[in-house]
Amino acid sequence: MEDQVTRIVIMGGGPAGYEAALVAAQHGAEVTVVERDGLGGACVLYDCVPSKTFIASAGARVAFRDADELGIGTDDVDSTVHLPVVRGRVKGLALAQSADIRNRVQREGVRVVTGTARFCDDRTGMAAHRVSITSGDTTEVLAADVVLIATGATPRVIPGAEPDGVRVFDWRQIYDLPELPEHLVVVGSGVTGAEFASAFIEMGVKVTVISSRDRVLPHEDADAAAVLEDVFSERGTTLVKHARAEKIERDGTGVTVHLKGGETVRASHALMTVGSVPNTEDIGLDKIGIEPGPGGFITVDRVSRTGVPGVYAAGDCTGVLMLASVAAMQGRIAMWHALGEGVAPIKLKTVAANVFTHPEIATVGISQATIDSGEVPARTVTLPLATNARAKMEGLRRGFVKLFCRPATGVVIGGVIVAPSASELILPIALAVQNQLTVDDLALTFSVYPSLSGSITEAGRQLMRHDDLD
Ligand SMILES: Cc1cc2nc3c(=O)[nH]c(=O)nc-3n(C[C@H](O)[C@H](O)[C@H](O)COP(=O)(O)OP(=O)(O)OC[C@H]3O[C@@H](n4cnc5c(N)ncnc54)[C@H](O)[C@@H]3O)c2cc1C
Ligand SMILES: NC(=O)c1ccc[n+]([C@@H]2O[C@H](COP(=O)([O-])OP(=O)(O)OC[C@H]3O[C@@H](n4cnc5c(N)ncnc54)[C@H](O)[C@@H]3O)[C@@H](O)[C@H]2O)c1
Repeated sequence: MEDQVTRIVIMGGGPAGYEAALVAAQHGAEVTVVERDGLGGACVLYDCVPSKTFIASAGARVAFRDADELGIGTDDVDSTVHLPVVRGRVKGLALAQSADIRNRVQREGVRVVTGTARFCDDRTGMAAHRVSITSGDTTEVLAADVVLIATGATPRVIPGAEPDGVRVFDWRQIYDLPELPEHLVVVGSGVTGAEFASAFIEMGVKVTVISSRDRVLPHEDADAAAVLEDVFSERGTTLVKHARAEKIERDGTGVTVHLKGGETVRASHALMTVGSVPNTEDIGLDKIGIEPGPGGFITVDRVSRTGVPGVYAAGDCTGVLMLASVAAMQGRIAMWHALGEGVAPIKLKTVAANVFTHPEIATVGISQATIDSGEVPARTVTLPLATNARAKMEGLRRGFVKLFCRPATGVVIGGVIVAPSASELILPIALAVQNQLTVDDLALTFSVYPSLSGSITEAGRQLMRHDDLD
């Protein structure tokens, strides 16, 4: 019998969609990616890539500010931020990366179609599915043996506080500011809010952060969040805690944020970072019999299957862990599974993540909160960077390395790093967690002297010392 080529349609060309497309094409499937905007998705065009490019400019200003302490005179001149140049870099890099991704997937033989994809099955329960692609006045319908939903998410809008791109912005519009705001109020203190607050603070802007909880970064390591709060307060940032924005009024000179309870915060501009909603409303889920779960997210299992045969979902539309790396892995796993390749279910406990604030906060594995709650027994050590020779040379006073291991075996189960380059430093701990290496393995590995990574091997040695006491 002749082998049938599997027809795969991927709705959305972000990290979940395009990484899946690469895997599927490499395994001989006939792949179409439908993307209404640009390849790379919101990740490349509006979210991850632009924000990190913007943060790189803020980082350059930090280096300039800190140079004096190391004996390099900047003549007390306040470095000026040329926002239109920053904006040009942000937009240019995003478009270039999107073009690179398009070329790459097309080179692998993937068909890329510009348009909006929707299911249009005649009835539920069909073995193959139908996807309509609308672009302007034209509509094309594709038959598919497998469909991957990878439609991502969109900034959440609070009614009464809608972004207008003039005084009130979401994070996708903020780069269009013609000049730095006089006073920016950041509404929401999750990862997006903390990253933008940090970047604007480091660019010299007065910032007020509205946090619905008792601290910034409520889902991150509490000690790491405390370091960031210290930096924020040292730079004159006000953190309004336990506060929810209900409405924003704007006038010729600024904005007034009305908080639940009646208080107000006045600023020149507002940035809304209150989370995202999945793009699952208008994609014809009813045609295939999928009912979205709470918040509109599509429920999937650990190999990215939805409840409907032949339909997979990956990335932000599933709400599993809203990270580009996780989206990409969910997408690849979906294709391996659909094409009958051997595949291991996704392991979220080994995901390394980073908050790109100044300093950065990187985490992997089991969290301190899980250990403190008694859910996972562990031995832990925290080494302040202030004890690291290289950190002293570089003038770094804040930050730490934390390492967690199993009590009896010393197997590394997690860690947190707070340092300017934490995103780069976390890899040895991630490698240890993924491969069940022990604190001895870390301790016996040579690190360069002097280096910040020396604190990781030192943390291993400190945990090794007590190994036989358990
Ligand atoms: C400000 C910010 C910074 C971030 N920084 C990081 C970071 O540093 N590291 C990290 O790992 N993660 C980061 N993230 C998270 C990361 O951006 C997301 O997890 C990632 O974009 C998810 O990828 P995705 O493929 O699911 O969706 P997306 O990247 O959102 O792509 C989905 C695509 O599908 C398209 N689409 C939607 N509906 C349709 C349709 N019906 N037909 C056709 N196309 C459609 C959309 O236009 C979009 O282009 C950040 C998020 C934000 C908001
Ligand atoms: N560096 C990175 O990897 C990176 C960067 C940005 C975002 N992300 C990911 O994207 C996802 C979303 O993060 P996020 O920060 O955009 O959203 P979030 O949902 O995590 O945080 C939004 C915050 O806003 C608060 N909020 C909601 N309504 C409010 C109101 N009316 N007033 C005041 N506060 C309000 C919420 O309580 C919440 O704490 C996360 O999973 C995150 O990991 C990752």
